[in-house]
Amino acid sequence: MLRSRTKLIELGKRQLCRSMCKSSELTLVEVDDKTGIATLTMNKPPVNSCNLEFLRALKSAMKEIESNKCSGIILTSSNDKVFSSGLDLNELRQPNPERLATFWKELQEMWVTLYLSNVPTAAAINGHALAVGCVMAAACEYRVMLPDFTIGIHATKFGYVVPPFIVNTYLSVLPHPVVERALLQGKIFSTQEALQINLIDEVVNSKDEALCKCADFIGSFEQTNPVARALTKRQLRAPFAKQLLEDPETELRESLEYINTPLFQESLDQYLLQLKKKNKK
Ligand SMILES: CCCCCC/C=C\CC(=O)SCCNC(=O)CCNC(=O)[C@H](O)C(C)(C)COP(=O)(O)OP(=O)(O)OC[C@H]1O[C@@H](n2cnc3c(N)ncnc32)[C@H](O)[C@@H]1OP(=O)(O)O
Repeated sequence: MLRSRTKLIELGKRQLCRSMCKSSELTLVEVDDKTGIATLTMNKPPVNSCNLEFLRALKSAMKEIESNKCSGIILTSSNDKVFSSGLDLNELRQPNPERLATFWKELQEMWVTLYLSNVPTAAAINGHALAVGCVMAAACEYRVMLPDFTIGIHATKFGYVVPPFIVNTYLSVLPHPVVERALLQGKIFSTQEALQINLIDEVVNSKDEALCKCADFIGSFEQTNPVARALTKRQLRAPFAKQLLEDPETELRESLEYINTPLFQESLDQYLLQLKKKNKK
């Protein structure tokens, strides 16, 4: 009787996995039948830059994973050179006001969903993780990275003022003086440098190894009560998310005002030109 019930549960889980895999072209979710760990693969070619649709897909995949009572989330990329190149800069350039507001709200909501996720979160960083790409990795509880890539928030280098929730993501991983220097310099770290400052937890040589390390990390909570774990995590992280949870409108208004300034738009134009030029060389 017990065995057949277990079989039914297993079957149910498999069906759940299949239905979740269909959730979006931009994200792929695979659930391990044995561990219940969901691997959420970012799949927006060419470089997982976050536009409105991608942010929406990420948020809804994370919510779906949580509501299906998976045991944890591993965030990774289908591109073997780029984890994520951060925000899609085209969303910020001469923006349509309504789309920009929706885009920024989605960014806020995706961040809150990941940062305060009820389940353990781990990033298998199998490529460059820049700006919001780094923020997504840092919002996870554990990070493992492959060698010879880069990670960091270089916003100040190209004229962006870093919003408080992004500062707070760094502050929940790194000590204040390290955050201050990194953000003010717009520092991009190599894998090895990131390990030295504890921005990442481990370096591994392959994506498979990264996924295994993340699964081990999530497995380390097997003996804890999931509700107690989730509430304790929320308690620890709430001070960093407080501003965005209590008053997202102010952050939204300030960001939109700043994005629309000629100063910001001019530096964005220059930066995008540089990006394109690099590819023509
Ligand atoms: C209040 C507002 C301020 C908010 C401040 C918050 C802080 C950060 C927000 C962000 O996340 S801004 C995003 C910053 N990201 C970057 O600067 C990354 C730039 N990209 C790169 O350095 C490289 O593309 C890469 C990620 C290292 C990958 O290099 P690779 O050689 O593999 O690929 P490329 O040929 O360079 O790129 C392919 C293609 O994609 C375009 N592209 C790359 N990144 C972006 C992006 N973030 N947004 C839009 N488009 C991007 C790149 O130009 C290429 O296009 P084509 O030339 O092929 O048309």
